[in-house]
Amino acid sequence: MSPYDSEPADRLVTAAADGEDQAVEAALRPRLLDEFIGQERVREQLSLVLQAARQRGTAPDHVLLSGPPGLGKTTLSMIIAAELGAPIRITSGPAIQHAGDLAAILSSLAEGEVLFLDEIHRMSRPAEEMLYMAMEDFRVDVIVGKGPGATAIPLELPPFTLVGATTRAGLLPPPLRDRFGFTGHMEFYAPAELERVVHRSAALLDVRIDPAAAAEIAGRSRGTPRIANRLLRRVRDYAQVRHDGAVTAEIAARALDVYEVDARGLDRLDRAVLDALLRLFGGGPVGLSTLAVAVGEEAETVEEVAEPFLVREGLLARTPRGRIATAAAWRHLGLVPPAQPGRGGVPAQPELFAPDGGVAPEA
Ligand SMILES: Nc1ncnc2c1ncn2[C@@H]1O[C@H](COP(=O)(O)OP(=O)(O)OP(=O)(O)O)[C@@H](O)[C@H]1O
Repeated sequence: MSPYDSEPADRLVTAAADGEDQAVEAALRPRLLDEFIGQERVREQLSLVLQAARQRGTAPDHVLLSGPPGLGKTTLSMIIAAELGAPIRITSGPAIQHAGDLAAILSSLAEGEVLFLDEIHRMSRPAEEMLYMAMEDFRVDVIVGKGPGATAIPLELPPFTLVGATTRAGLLPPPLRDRFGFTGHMEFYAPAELERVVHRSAALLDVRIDPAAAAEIAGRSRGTPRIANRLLRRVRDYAQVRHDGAVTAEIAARALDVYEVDARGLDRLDRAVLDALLRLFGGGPVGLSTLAVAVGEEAETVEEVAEPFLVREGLLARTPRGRIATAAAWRHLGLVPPAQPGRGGVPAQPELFAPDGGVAPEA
């Protein structure tokens, strides 16, 4: 599911998993820490936590994985269980609306089992409070009855390891965050790492691909393995239908042009936003709502779906006076930036940026 309600359902470059992703991802997931590409720091830290727990013969501390969607949090949780030789139970915050739902899951865990709780920041408050005690004391109080006659029946739990995943670590209440013994921060992948992901997936999917083609796909994958795997599947279709199935750089580039994912990973919506900003508003500053009307989208869609990646890529900046394009944006669309900065040209003054990096109020 997309983290943004405003995201178009068929977006090829979304980091959220669609139905097809879910069906094939199981086959493409690395099973052991050594097969997991990139995230060197998290991998090393996690390997120490797991090795120490194995040596002591106890369940490791609870683990929190934070980072944007599609970077491998679910995969890592499965790897943790595999490395421990433990079973894994998978659920998510939104699926646990009542404390009773959580009590049912916790009380049925086997000793040493790994419980993966995706989107942990979206759990209900009562369930969250029950989780505090379960994480710390391996115990829950099940409330029976209502009102003054309600009684708390303590229930002992077997030791287990909670692996929580969140795209919004900042939204976790501190008491919950503090109960994790280890937090791994997942970063976007470097192009060379994504190339390795593409090669690995191509081998598993039986696709012949040359190194330049893997680089072509990696460069358009927005730092995200899930997107790399999805683009690879679309390129595979193209190579099979229009050619003999083998993927060269030229075939990969042509296939992704057909799907409107450009050399930098921008899709139709991203480019429409940039195009309007540059051609209609001379590079800005322009208000979000005006920009959204110009591209025929909701302001929310522009703000939540297109802008984060454009900002990350250094193509667009959000300023108190409105959105402005950077010199890189002009170059990316093959245009020449106007000579006079500030007049539809290149933003220069750093103080124009919102201090928290968030959305600055519009002019
Ligand atoms: N380091 C990696 N090496 C190889 N493949 C990876 C790696 N990380 C992720 N993948 C692949 O990317 C896909 C998405 O990974 P995963 O489902 O673990 O992401 P996620 O962070 O849990 O996403 P979400 O938050 O949306 O659930 C999987 O198919 C997985 O095989």
